[in-house]
Amino acid sequence: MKPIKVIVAGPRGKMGSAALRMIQQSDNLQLVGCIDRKFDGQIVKDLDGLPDFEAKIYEDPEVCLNEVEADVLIDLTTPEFGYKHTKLALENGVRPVVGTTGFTKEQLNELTEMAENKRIGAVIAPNFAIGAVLMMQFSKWAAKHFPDVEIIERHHDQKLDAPSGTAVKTAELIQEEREAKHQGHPDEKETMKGARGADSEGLKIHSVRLPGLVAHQEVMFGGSGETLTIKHDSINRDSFMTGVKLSVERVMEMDILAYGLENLLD
Ligand SMILES: NC(=O)C1=CN([C@@H]2O[C@H](COP(=O)(O)OP(=O)(O)OC[C@H]3O[C@@H](n4cnc5c(N)ncnc54)[C@H](O)[C@@H]3O)[C@@H](O)[C@H]2O)C=CC1
Ligand SMILES: O=C(O)C1=N[C@H](C(=O)O)C[C@H](O)C1
Repeated sequence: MKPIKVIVAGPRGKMGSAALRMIQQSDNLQLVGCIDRKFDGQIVKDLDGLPDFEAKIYEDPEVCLNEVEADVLIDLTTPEFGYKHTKLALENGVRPVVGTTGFTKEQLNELTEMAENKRIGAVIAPNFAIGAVLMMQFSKWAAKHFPDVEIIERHHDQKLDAPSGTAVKTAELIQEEREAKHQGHPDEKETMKGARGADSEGLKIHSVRLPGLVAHQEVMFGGSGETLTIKHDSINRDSFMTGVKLSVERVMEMDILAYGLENLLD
Protein backbone atom coordinates (compact mmCIF):
# COMPACT_ATOMS: atom_id res chain seq x y z
CA MET A 1 0.00 0.00 0.00
CA LYS A 2 1.27 3.46 -0.92
CA PRO A 3 1.56 5.82 2.05
CA ILE A 4 -0.88 8.75 2.34
CA LYS A 5 0.99 11.95 1.43
CA VAL A 6 0.36 14.65 4.02
CA ILE A 7 1.05 18.39 4.29
CA VAL A 8 0.90 19.89 7.79
CA ALA A 9 0.05 23.57 8.28
CA GLY A 10 1.27 24.89 11.63
CA PRO A 11 4.08 22.34 12.24
CA ARG A 12 5.73 24.26 15.09
CA GLY A 13 2.51 24.69 17.09
CA LYS A 14 1.41 22.60 20.07
CA MET A 15 -0.89 20.50 17.89
CA GLY A 16 1.16 20.67 14.68
CA SER A 17 4.28 19.31 16.39
CA ALA A 18 2.21 16.48 17.96
CA ALA A 19 0.87 15.72 14.45
CA LEU A 20 4.43 15.49 13.08
CA ARG A 21 5.34 13.00 15.84
CA MET A 22 2.20 10.99 15.06
CA ILE A 23 3.14 10.89 11.33
CA GLN A 24 6.67 9.80 12.24
CA GLN A 25 5.23 6.85 14.18
CA SER A 26 2.80 5.86 11.38
CA ASP A 27 3.87 3.39 8.66
CA ASN A 28 1.07 4.48 6.34
CA LEU A 29 1.60 8.28 6.41
CA GLN A 30 4.30 10.34 4.70
CA LEU A 31 5.03 14.02 5.39
CA VAL A 32 5.55 15.74 2.01
CA GLY A 33 5.50 19.42 3.02
CA CYS A 34 4.69 21.97 5.69
CA ILE A 35 3.05 25.40 5.65
CA ASP A 36 4.42 27.83 8.21
CA ARG A 37 4.52 31.60 8.84
CA LYS A 38 8.34 31.46 8.90
CA PHE A 39 11.33 29.45 7.61
CA ASP A 40 10.39 29.42 3.90
CA GLY A 41 12.52 26.93 1.96
CA GLN A 42 14.01 25.28 5.04
CA ILE A 43 13.80 21.55 5.74
CA VAL A 44 11.77 20.32 8.73
CA LYS A 45 14.63 18.33 10.30
CA ASP A 46 16.82 21.49 10.39
CA LEU A 47 14.40 23.27 12.72
CA ASP A 48 14.99 22.97 16.46
CA GLY A 49 12.74 20.48 18.21
CA LEU A 50 11.06 19.09 15.07
CA PRO A 51 11.33 15.43 14.01
CA ASP A 52 13.74 14.13 11.38
CA PHE A 53 11.76 14.81 8.18
CA GLU A 54 13.20 15.82 4.78
CA ALA A 55 10.00 17.72 3.86
CA LYS A 56 10.26 21.38 2.80
CA ILE A 57 8.61 24.32 4.56
CA TYR A 58 6.56 26.84 2.56
CA GLU A 59 5.37 30.24 3.74
CA ASP A 60 3.05 30.58 0.75
CA PRO A 61 0.31 27.92 0.88
CA GLU A 62 -0.47 28.36 -2.83
CA VAL A 63 3.13 27.57 -3.82
CA CYS A 64 3.10 24.57 -1.47
CA LEU A 65 -0.10 23.15 -2.93
CA ASN A 66 1.15 23.73 -6.50
CA GLU A 67 4.60 22.26 -5.99
CA VAL A 68 3.89 19.35 -3.68
CA GLU A 69 1.87 16.30 -4.64
CA ALA A 70 -0.28 15.60 -1.60
CA ASP A 71 -3.39 13.64 -0.66
CA VAL A 72 -4.28 15.40 2.60
CA LEU A 73 -3.66 18.78 4.26
CA ILE A 74 -3.81 18.75 8.06
CA ASP A 75 -4.50 22.25 9.33
CA LEU A 76 -3.68 23.18 12.94
CA THR A 77 -3.19 26.94 12.77
CA THR A 78 -5.53 29.86 13.53
CA PRO A 79 -9.16 30.54 12.59
CA GLU A 80 -8.16 33.11 9.94
CA PHE A 81 -5.49 31.03 8.19
CA GLY A 82 -7.16 27.67 8.81
CA TYR A 83 -10.13 28.82 6.77
CA LYS A 84 -7.90 30.09 3.93
CA HIS A 85 -5.85 26.88 3.88
CA THR A 86 -8.96 24.68 3.86
CA LYS A 87 -10.44 26.57 0.93
CA LEU A 88 -7.15 26.43 -0.99
CA ALA A 89 -6.80 22.71 -0.34
CA LEU A 90 -10.28 22.03 -1.72
CA GLU A 91 -9.56 24.22 -4.76
CA ASN A 92 -6.40 22.17 -5.40
CA GLY A 93 -8.06 18.77 -4.95
CA VAL A 94 -6.27 18.05 -1.65
CA ARG A 95 -8.45 16.66 1.15
CA PRO A 96 -8.43 18.89 4.25
CA VAL A 97 -8.38 17.45 7.77
CA VAL A 98 -8.93 20.45 9.99
CA GLY A 99 -8.56 20.72 13.74
CA THR A 100 -8.41 24.50 13.77
CA THR A 101 -11.43 25.94 15.59
CA GLY A 102 -13.21 29.28 15.45
CA PHE A 103 -14.73 29.06 11.94
CA THR A 104 -18.06 30.88 11.52
CA LYS A 105 -21.25 29.05 10.52
CA GLU A 106 -21.08 30.79 7.13
CA GLN A 107 -17.51 29.56 6.58
CA LEU A 108 -18.48 26.00 7.55
CA ASN A 109 -21.45 26.10 5.15
CA GLU A 110 -19.29 27.46 2.33
CA LEU A 111 -16.62 24.78 2.81
CA THR A 112 -19.26 22.03 3.05
CA GLU A 113 -20.76 23.19 -0.24
CA MET A 114 -17.34 23.40 -1.91
CA ALA A 115 -16.45 19.84 -0.88
CA GLU A 116 -19.81 18.57 -2.09
CA ASN A 117 -19.53 20.32 -5.47
CA LYS A 118 -16.00 19.08 -6.01
CA ARG A 119 -16.75 15.63 -4.50
CA ILE A 120 -13.71 15.85 -2.26
CA GLY A 121 -13.56 14.34 1.20
CA ALA A 122 -12.91 16.74 4.08
CA VAL A 123 -13.01 16.55 7.87
CA ILE A 124 -13.45 19.50 10.19
CA ALA A 125 -13.40 18.22 13.76
CA PRO A 126 -13.68 20.66 16.67
CA ASN A 127 -12.27 17.92 18.88
CA PHE A 128 -10.22 14.87 17.77
CA ALA A 129 -10.18 13.21 21.20
CA ILE A 130 -12.36 10.08 21.27
CA GLY A 131 -13.40 10.80 24.87
CA ALA A 132 -14.52 14.30 23.92
CA VAL A 133 -16.65 12.91 21.08
CA LEU A 134 -18.30 10.53 23.56
CA MET A 135 -18.82 13.40 26.03
CA MET A 136 -20.63 15.33 23.29
CA GLN A 137 -22.75 12.33 22.26
CA PHE A 138 -23.66 11.50 25.88
CA SER A 139 -24.62 15.15 26.37
CA LYS A 140 -26.90 15.05 23.35
CA TRP A 141 -28.61 11.98 24.82
CA ALA A 142 -28.91 13.51 28.29
CA ALA A 143 -30.50 16.67 26.84
CA LYS A 144 -33.55 14.59 25.84
CA HIS A 145 -34.27 14.14 29.53
CA PHE A 146 -32.65 17.28 31.02
CA PRO A 147 -33.29 20.36 28.87
CA ASP A 148 -31.66 22.67 31.45
CA VAL A 149 -27.94 22.60 30.78
CA GLU A 150 -24.85 24.80 30.99
CA ILE A 151 -21.38 24.21 29.56
CA ILE A 152 -18.17 25.05 31.38
CA GLU A 153 -15.08 24.74 29.19
CA ARG A 154 -11.56 25.27 30.51
CA HIS A 155 -8.48 25.82 28.34
CA HIS A 156 -4.88 27.05 28.46
CA ASP A 157 -4.51 30.83 28.22
CA GLN A 158 -2.92 30.81 24.74
CA LYS A 159 -6.21 29.89 23.11
CA LEU A 160 -7.48 32.43 20.55
CA ASP A 161 -11.16 31.51 20.27
CA ALA A 162 -13.89 31.53 22.93
CA PRO A 163 -16.08 29.66 23.36
CA SER A 164 -14.09 26.62 22.27
CA GLY A 165 -15.06 24.75 19.11
CA THR A 166 -16.00 21.78 21.29
CA ALA A 167 -18.40 23.89 23.37
CA VAL A 168 -20.02 25.31 20.23
CA LYS A 169 -20.42 21.83 18.74
CA THR A 170 -21.79 20.44 22.05
CA ALA A 171 -24.37 23.22 22.17
CA GLU A 172 -25.39 22.47 18.56
CA LEU A 173 -25.83 18.76 19.33
CA ILE A 174 -27.88 19.55 22.45
CA GLN A 175 -30.06 21.91 20.44
CA GLU A 176 -30.92 19.04 18.10
CA GLU A 177 -32.66 17.49 21.14
CA ARG A 178 -34.22 20.46 22.94
CA GLU A 179 -36.15 23.60 22.03
CA ALA A 180 -34.50 26.95 22.63
CA LYS A 181 -35.29 28.01 26.19
CA HIS A 182 -34.40 30.78 28.59
CA GLN A 183 -32.56 29.29 31.56
CA GLY A 184 -32.48 30.76 35.05
CA HIS A 185 -34.97 33.22 36.53
CA PRO A 186 -37.04 35.10 33.92
CA ASP A 187 -36.16 38.40 35.64
CA GLU A 188 -32.48 37.67 36.27
CA LYS A 189 -30.11 40.61 35.65
CA GLU A 190 -26.36 40.60 35.27
CA THR A 191 -24.96 43.18 37.70
CA MET A 192 -21.56 42.47 36.12
CA LYS A 193 -21.54 42.01 32.32
CA GLY A 194 -20.82 38.43 31.23
CA ALA A 195 -21.61 36.88 34.62
CA ARG A 196 -24.06 34.42 33.06
CA GLY A 197 -21.71 33.49 30.21
CA ALA A 198 -22.28 33.37 26.45
CA ASP A 199 -25.78 32.54 25.25
CA SER A 200 -26.52 29.89 22.61
CA GLU A 201 -30.31 29.68 22.25
CA GLY A 202 -30.62 30.09 26.02
CA LEU A 203 -27.86 27.58 26.79
CA LYS A 204 -25.07 29.30 28.72
CA ILE A 205 -21.42 28.65 27.92
CA HIS A 206 -18.69 29.65 30.39
CA SER A 207 -15.08 29.86 29.15
CA VAL A 208 -12.19 29.63 31.62
CA ARG A 209 -8.63 30.46 30.44
CA LEU A 210 -5.70 29.70 32.75
CA PRO A 211 -2.06 28.66 32.44
CA GLY A 212 -1.63 25.01 33.41
CA LEU A 213 -4.81 23.84 31.72
CA VAL A 214 -4.88 21.79 28.48
CA ALA A 215 -8.49 21.20 27.31
CA HIS A 216 -11.39 20.33 29.59
CA GLN A 217 -15.17 20.52 29.45
CA GLU A 218 -18.07 19.89 31.81
CA VAL A 219 -21.64 19.69 30.59
CA MET A 220 -23.90 20.17 33.60
CA PHE A 221 -27.57 19.23 33.53
CA GLY A 222 -30.12 20.15 36.21
CA GLY A 223 -33.43 18.43 36.89
CA SER A 224 -35.86 18.12 39.76
CA GLY A 225 -33.74 17.37 42.83
CA GLU A 226 -30.73 16.16 40.83
CA THR A 227 -27.85 17.24 38.63
CA LEU A 228 -25.82 15.28 36.11
CA THR A 229 -22.31 16.31 35.05
CA ILE A 230 -20.55 14.84 32.01
CA LYS A 231 -16.87 15.72 32.04
CA HIS A 232 -13.92 15.21 29.73
CA ASP A 233 -10.26 16.10 30.23
CA SER A 234 -7.46 16.11 27.68
CA ILE A 235 -4.34 15.70 29.80
CA ASN A 236 -2.01 16.19 26.84
CA ARG A 237 -2.15 16.67 23.06
CA ASP A 238 -1.52 13.00 22.26
CA SER A 239 -5.21 12.63 23.20
CA PHE A 240 -6.10 14.24 19.85
CA MET A 241 -3.79 12.22 17.62
CA THR A 242 -5.86 9.00 17.35
CA GLY A 243 -8.62 11.13 15.85
CA VAL A 244 -6.25 13.01 13.52
CA LYS A 245 -4.81 9.73 12.17
CA LEU A 246 -8.25 8.16 11.79
CA SER A 247 -9.47 11.25 9.91
CA VAL A 248 -6.49 11.22 7.52
CA GLU A 249 -7.17 7.55 6.74
CA ARG A 250 -10.95 7.87 6.39
CA VAL A 251 -10.96 11.10 4.39
CA MET A 252 -9.28 9.22 1.53
CA GLU A 253 -12.54 7.29 0.95
CA MET A 254 -14.92 10.22 1.43
CA ASP A 255 -16.46 12.63 -1.08
CA ILE A 256 -18.21 15.07 1.28
CA LEU A 257 -17.22 17.21 4.27
CA ALA A 258 -17.81 15.73 7.72
CA TYR A 259 -18.14 18.27 10.55
CA GLY A 260 -17.31 16.35 13.72
CA LEU A 261 -15.35 13.15 14.33
CA GLU A 262 -18.55 11.35 15.42
CA ASN A 263 -19.43 11.07 11.71
CA LEU A 264 -16.38 8.83 11.19
CA LEU A 265 -16.85 6.56 14.20
CA ASP A 266 -18.96 3.37 14.22
N1 LIG B 1 -9.70 19.75 16.90
C1 LIG B 1 -8.95 19.46 17.96
O1 LIG B 1 -9.01 18.36 18.51
C2 LIG B 1 -8.03 20.48 18.50
C3 LIG B 1 -7.99 21.70 17.92
N2 LIG B 1 -7.14 22.66 18.35
C4 LIG B 1 -7.13 23.87 17.56
O2 LIG B 1 -5.99 23.81 16.72
C5 LIG B 1 -5.49 25.11 16.47
C6 LIG B 1 -4.01 25.17 16.84
O3 LIG B 1 -3.89 24.96 18.22
P1 LIG B 1 -2.47 24.95 18.96
O4 LIG B 1 -1.55 24.01 18.28
O5 LIG B 1 -2.77 24.77 20.39
O6 LIG B 1 -1.99 26.46 18.70
P2 LIG B 1 -0.50 27.00 18.58
O7 LIG B 1 -0.60 28.47 18.75
O8 LIG B 1 0.41 26.24 19.48
O9 LIG B 1 -0.10 26.66 17.08
C7 LIG B 1 -0.60 27.34 15.96
C8 LIG B 1 0.50 27.35 14.92
O10 LIG B 1 -0.01 27.92 13.73
C9 LIG B 1 1.03 28.66 13.14
N3 LIG B 1 0.49 29.63 12.21
C10 LIG B 1 -0.13 30.79 12.46
N4 LIG B 1 -0.43 31.43 11.30
C11 LIG B 1 0.02 30.62 10.31
C12 LIG B 1 0.02 30.72 8.91
N5 LIG B 1 -0.47 31.78 8.28
N6 LIG B 1 0.55 29.70 8.19
C13 LIG B 1 1.08 28.63 8.80
N7 LIG B 1 1.12 28.48 10.14
C14 LIG B 1 0.59 29.47 10.88
C15 LIG B 1 1.75 29.32 14.31
O11 LIG B 1 3.06 29.69 13.94
C16 LIG B 1 1.73 28.19 15.33
O12 LIG B 1 2.89 27.42 15.25
C17 LIG B 1 -6.38 26.05 17.28
O13 LIG B 1 -7.40 26.55 16.45
C18 LIG B 1 -7.00 25.15 18.33
O14 LIG B 1 -8.24 25.60 18.79
C19 LIG B 1 -6.31 22.44 19.40
C20 LIG B 1 -6.32 21.27 20.05
C21 LIG B 1 -7.19 20.18 19.66
O1 LIG C 1 -7.24 25.21 21.58
C1 LIG C 1 -7.24 24.09 22.13
O2 LIG C 1 -6.36 23.73 22.89
C2 LIG C 1 -8.36 23.18 21.83
N1 LIG C 1 -9.21 23.51 20.92
C3 LIG C 1 -10.32 22.76 20.49
C4 LIG C 1 -11.60 23.51 20.81
O3 LIG C 1 -11.66 24.72 20.60
O4 LIG C 1 -12.56 22.88 21.24
C5 LIG C 1 -10.30 21.34 20.98
C6 LIG C 1 -9.75 21.17 22.36
O5 LIG C 1 -10.69 21.65 23.25
C7 LIG C 1 -8.42 21.88 22.52
